[in-house]
Amino acid sequence: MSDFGTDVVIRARDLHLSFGQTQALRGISLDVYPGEILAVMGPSGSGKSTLLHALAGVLVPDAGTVRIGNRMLGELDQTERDDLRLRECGFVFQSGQLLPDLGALDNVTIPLLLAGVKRREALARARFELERLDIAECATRYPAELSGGQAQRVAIARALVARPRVLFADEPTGALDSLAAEHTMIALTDLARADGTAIVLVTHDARTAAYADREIIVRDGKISAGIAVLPTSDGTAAFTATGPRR
Ligand SMILES: Nc1ncnc2c1ncn2[C@@H]1O[C@H](COP(=O)(O)OP(=O)(O)OP(=O)(O)O)[C@@H](O)[C@H]1O
Repeated sequence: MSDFGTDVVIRARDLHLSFGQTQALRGISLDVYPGEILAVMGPSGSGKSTLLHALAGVLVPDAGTVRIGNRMLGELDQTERDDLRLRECGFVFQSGQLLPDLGALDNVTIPLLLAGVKRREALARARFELERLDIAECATRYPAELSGGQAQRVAIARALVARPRVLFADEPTGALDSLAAEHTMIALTDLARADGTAIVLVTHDARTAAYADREIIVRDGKISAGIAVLPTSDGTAAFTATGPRR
């Protein structure tokens, strides 16, 4: 049974994370709501990817909390975190994420096979996903035989095939020309909206961020602009861009 109700998909509070002397996150709080697309923008090195990895439980913060659904990541061991990520999260990166020795269809089956779905059913669902993305003809091609845009669609199919609650996309259009980038964003956002999947979208590109419902700017490991947490109806709104609302 799902842990998710109408509550937030992800709630992060006061995240701090350092790599040695580098303070990559310096007190970030934010909520991600069901079905929304949240763009995370900001200069190079500001902490965007680190934030994404902390929200997904890939990196463990030095301080602060992350909740995905009803599960506090800090209370889970590594195996439990991996399992939660597999069930509830999808990932799309800039490029190079497909397994080169597997055809497109087999790449898309991976999350399902890892989740214990039988191979025959996994193949059927993966085929359906490629059809949804208009690349059924690519099923038997290897990643090296795909264009950049096709490869990114296969990656999106793989990220969405298990119907995650949240999809983390780190510069998903960064390696594409502008037309392929536009087609990729349309495909990604149409399907995520159809499935009710929230997207956390890290990007430098304003045209890519324009597909989002909400935008925050990260600078020096803090949120410097944008609304990180929406006010609640009972007036207990917690955080604006600049910190706790008093
Ligand atoms: N594994 C790591 N080891 C050491 N330092 C790291 C590591 N990952 C990130 N950093 C540092 O943490 C800071 C934030 O990096 P991060 O990759 O989160 O920024 P970013 O905003 O995503 O940058 P970009 O837009 O260039 O991808 C930077 O100073 C970076 O050099």
